[in-house]
Amino acid sequence: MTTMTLNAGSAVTAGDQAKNPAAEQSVVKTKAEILKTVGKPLCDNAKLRMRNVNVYYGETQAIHNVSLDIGRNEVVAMIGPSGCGKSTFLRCLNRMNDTIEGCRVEGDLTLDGEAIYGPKVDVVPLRARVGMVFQKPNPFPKSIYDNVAYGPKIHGIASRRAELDEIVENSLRRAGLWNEVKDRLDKPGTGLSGGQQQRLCIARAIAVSPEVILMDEPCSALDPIATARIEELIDELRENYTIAIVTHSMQQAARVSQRTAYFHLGKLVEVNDTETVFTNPEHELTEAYITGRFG
Ligand SMILES: Nc1ncnc2c1ncn2[C@@H]1O[C@H](COP(=O)(O)OP(=O)(O)OP(=O)(O)O)[C@@H](O)[C@H]1O
Repeated sequence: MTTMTLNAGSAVTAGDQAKNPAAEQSVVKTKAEILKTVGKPLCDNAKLRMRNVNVYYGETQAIHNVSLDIGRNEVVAMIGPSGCGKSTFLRCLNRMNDTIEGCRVEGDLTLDGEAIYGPKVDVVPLRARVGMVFQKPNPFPKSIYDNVAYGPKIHGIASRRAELDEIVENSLRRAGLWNEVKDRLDKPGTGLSGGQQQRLCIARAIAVSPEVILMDEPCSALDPIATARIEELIDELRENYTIAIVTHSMQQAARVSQRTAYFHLGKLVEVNDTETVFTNPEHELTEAYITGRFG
């Protein structure tokens, strides 16, 4: 028995807690209790459902038994100390971990009830449905226009110039970039500022009509003004998409998300309404992190 050993015991879900009320009454906390998930990991209108997810890099386990839903038109922020597994978990959702040698994902992960890791799943259309925006803006070495038109072309969404023009304009408008680039669509995407490049990458993700957008620290390379633009955009995008965002900024999590998930040593420790997490966290580890006592 211990009160603060962090790397032992296994996370359990809210359902497991309900099955074992006796454990709740114990005064002294067991290791398993310290690391169990508290709050609201599940939701009724889940777009993405993850159950008992374990991820390994070779022999090393990076994610331990995480269960979490992400609802339609919801922004879920994932926070936690460096190395706690936020990006690893995020990458499970569109199988980006498949590209990492030695990485193995276990568990039930579904998108609209369909298995993400099913044997017949083609990752190319999956990644169009579940788009991703990375930490560092990574426009293709192509024109602004072609950065956005490329996806719709290769996914067969549009081929005629007029259709592509419409998708490019709409995507750039929704990403809040159209007015800044409409007169230089033929110029290289790499010639834009960092904040503009990140909005271009968001336009590129939107252009293939995704249902979910995963964002891995999308503002970490941006100044406060560009960050504010992206945050406004996330709020607007929520009307049409499901969004999961990894961020090191607790202010950002508080501004953009409806629920916040706190990870610690590869375990999901707490997930709850964002306001609750930041004003009245249930778990002592969450409280220690958000008050700056570690991380
Ligand atoms: N490609 C990889 N090969 C081996 N181990 C990895 C790899 N990527 C991540 N890890 C390990 O998995 C664990 C979780 O890493 P991950 O990058 O998911 O954490 P994170 O919470 O996103 O960190 P950060 O906030 O620093 O980006 C860490 O121990 C990390 O060293």
